[in-house]
Amino acid sequence: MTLSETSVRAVPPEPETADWSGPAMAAPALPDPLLRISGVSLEYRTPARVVRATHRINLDVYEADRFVLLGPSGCGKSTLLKAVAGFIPPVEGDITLDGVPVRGPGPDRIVVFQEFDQLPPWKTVLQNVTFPLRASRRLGRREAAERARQVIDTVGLTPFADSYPHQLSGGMKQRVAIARALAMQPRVLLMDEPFAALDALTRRRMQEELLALWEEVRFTLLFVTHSIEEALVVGNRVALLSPHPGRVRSEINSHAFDLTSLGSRDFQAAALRLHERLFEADGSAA
Ligand SMILES: Nc1ncnc2c1ncn2[C@@H]1O[C@H](COP(=O)(O)OP(=O)(O)OP(=O)(O)O)[C@@H](O)[C@H]1O
Repeated sequence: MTLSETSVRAVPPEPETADWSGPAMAAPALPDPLLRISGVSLEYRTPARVVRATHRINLDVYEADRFVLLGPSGCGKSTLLKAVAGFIPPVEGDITLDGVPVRGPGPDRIVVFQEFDQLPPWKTVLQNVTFPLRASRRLGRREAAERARQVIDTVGLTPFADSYPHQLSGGMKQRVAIARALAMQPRVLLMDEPFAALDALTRRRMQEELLALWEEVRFTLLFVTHSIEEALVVGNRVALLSPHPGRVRSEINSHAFDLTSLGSRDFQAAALRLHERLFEADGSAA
């Protein structure tokens, strides 16, 4: 079996699956995956041609995973995320959430957009978090405000509930954006290269914020990036996709790493191996 033919199903790892998390231990019995992507191929059809974006992707995402899709530009990461969000139906295979096929967008999968500055600037933090709950008619006015306050408290922004977005730092705006999503009680948060446009320092701070928030809330995250370093820092599991059309080339467990690991020998070795895997087989650039 070549690497590109590897079908990946979480732990216990297949032979091609790398694990930089420390000494091997007996694999515990796994619960059912929260999100299952089975043999999923995705295509775009234009009048001139059919573009196959992903080819027979198999991935299992478990509750509270920080699951990263890593791969070169054009390998279909965003397309896969959109399919999980329910915007693009697979041409073959299935996507299930809690065992139920995904047939379209739903409040159980919420996309947190790249531009945290898209928070309506005329709404306070509380109003920003309350708004989607009211707009989707999920809760009455009082219940929505109550839920919003709880979530704002969870993300540590209670002292800023009445502040406006321009009065917050970038990291705090990210917290508001995530709080808006969490208030809807989704099963999975979807993030597509949320930090790609940021300078290196801000990007690091945002990663820090995201990880701190995950420590508090333990939400399930599906996160797209083409940065190896970011994948290792943000993810506890990383699926490496091959170039166009995207196939799962391999999967690694990366929960041993966080921002404090950045300069370490293990981190660098892991990054190097991922880098080699991205470039091996077809020689294309990440
Ligand atoms: N609307 C579209 N119509 C036709 N082809 C598309 C469309 N959107 C994306 N594609 C093609 O599908 C493939 C996968 O694109 P996708 O945006 O999912 O890749 P990606 O891995 O997210 O890339 P990047 O890291 O550059 O964002 C690419 O070949 C792209 O050209």
